[in-house]
Amino acid sequence: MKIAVVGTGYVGLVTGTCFAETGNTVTCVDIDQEKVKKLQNGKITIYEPGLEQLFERNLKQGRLAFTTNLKEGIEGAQIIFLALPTPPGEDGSADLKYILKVADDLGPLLKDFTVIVDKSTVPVGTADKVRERVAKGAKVEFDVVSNPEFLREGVAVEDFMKPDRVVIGTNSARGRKVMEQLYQPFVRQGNPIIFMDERSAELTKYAANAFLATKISFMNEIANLCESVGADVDSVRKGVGTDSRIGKRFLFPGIGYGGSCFPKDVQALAKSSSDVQYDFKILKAVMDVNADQKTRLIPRVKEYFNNNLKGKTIAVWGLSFKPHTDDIREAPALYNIDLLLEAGATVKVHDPEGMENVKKLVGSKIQYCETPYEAAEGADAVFIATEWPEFRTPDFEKLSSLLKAKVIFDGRNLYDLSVMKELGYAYYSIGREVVHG
Ligand SMILES: NC(=O)c1ccc[n+]([C@@H]2O[C@H](COP(=O)([O-])OP(=O)(O)OC[C@H]3O[C@@H](n4cnc5c(N)ncnc54)[C@H](O)[C@@H]3O)[C@@H](O)[C@H]2O)c1
Ligand SMILES: O=c1ccn([C@@H]2O[C@H](COP(=O)(O)OP(=O)(O)O[C@H]3O[C@H](CO)[C@@H](O)[C@H](O)[C@H]3O)[C@@H](O)[C@H]2O)c(=O)[nH]1
Repeated sequence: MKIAVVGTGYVGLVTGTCFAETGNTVTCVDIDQEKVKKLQNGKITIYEPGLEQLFERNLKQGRLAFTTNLKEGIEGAQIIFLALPTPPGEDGSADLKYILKVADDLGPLLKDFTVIVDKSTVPVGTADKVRERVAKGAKVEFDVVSNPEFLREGVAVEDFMKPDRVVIGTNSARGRKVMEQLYQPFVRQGNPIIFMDERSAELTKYAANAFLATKISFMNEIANLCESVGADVDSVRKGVGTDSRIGKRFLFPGIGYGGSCFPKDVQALAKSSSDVQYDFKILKAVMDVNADQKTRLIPRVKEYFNNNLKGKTIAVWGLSFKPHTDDIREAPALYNIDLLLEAGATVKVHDPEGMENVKKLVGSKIQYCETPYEAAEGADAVFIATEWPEFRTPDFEKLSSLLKAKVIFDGRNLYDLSVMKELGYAYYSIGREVVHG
């Protein structure tokens, strides 16, 4: 099939590349000229394990192309995916201006029956709005289908190629048939395409993200309670996670959830609910808990240094909002760095992939280091914000020799308490006993 993907950010690039990989001809459109030029020249614009190889192969074989020209990009396409941003507006609702602008532009450009697919995360009713906008300029028939995306950054290719499920919201038999054909190669036996109406599909995406965020905030509260009552959150997590009704995943406490999705989507669902006079109480608590949790370790840091961080150097390990991505959107690390700087500390950082993006945002207020050890050299403490695998088993002997004192604040519970005790570290983590060193 011939496919166009409008918006070549995270989701657009993964969607376009994976559809090309299954034999379709894909043109990705973006208004960012620099991004498109890079992609045309074979340079991938995001760090995502496994994507580069697929991108290069499909580009070389002519199944994948990039353009800034919408008219050219959608020429002959049977399906047009909208993978455009839906950032939070001032009131917390999802801002639809990017989607609706493209919907306006698309109408007059359609030449034949086309299926327009909302891939972005959009509030209930957006498919109707897109349909209205496209219809204003269209002279041919078209369908608007909701097809929310559930991929996780860091494992996006795997998630896209082998999805747990594909959700497709449409009331049109014609739209359904086209989508069914397109997704056939991705749906493993038992992992179905779930068809439903558009509104239910739109809400399914928010419900999934909000539920996962709730799971995390719930576990973070359990962790905080563990600290007060002398329980160990790792044991509690294992104890509850083995109940198959609860499940083991997304129960890891830490310094909160971040990223480009959970924070904005939970907020947008709360706003959509209040717009229809529904008071979604749980969501408010989920957001409150996360706001506090992100900087949960800062009072411990201050307390440890007798409320005086002036002259102290903190090595922050991890900047991206989670491992295996260079994405720093809503990364808990950034909130903590701000507070450390505000308190007068010098901050040295290392992240395997996220440093370039942080440099653009934060500049020279912090020192960027090539390795975690370089960050630790001469530092008064290590602060772990992201659980990159390389931080899990450091050379503790080397680390101890580089640090001024053996102190770790761990926002991701990477180390065994017994190991920390044996090594003589002062070790503060989440929901576990404090090791005094
Ligand atoms: N990032 C994720 O992991 C993820 C996963 C599932 C769903 N989503 C949802 O998918 C949507 C896109 O997210 P993303 O992370 O890919 O966003 P992104 O910001 O990485 O990319 C969006 C792209 O759209 C481009 N764009 C803006 N206006 C345009 C226009 N008029 N024409 C063409 N291109 C235009 C931007 O230049 C940018 O490259 C959002 O609704 C998001 O909530 C994201
Ligand atoms: O047990 C856990 C699991 C995750 N997190 C944090 O939660 C955030 C989000 O993690 P994850 O869900 O793995 O990353 P995303 O790439 O943001 O993916 C989420 O958001 C996407 C965009 O909507 C959806 O498509 C995915 O299904 C959904 O998992 C990160 O800050 C993690 O550190 C925890 O704190 N504890």
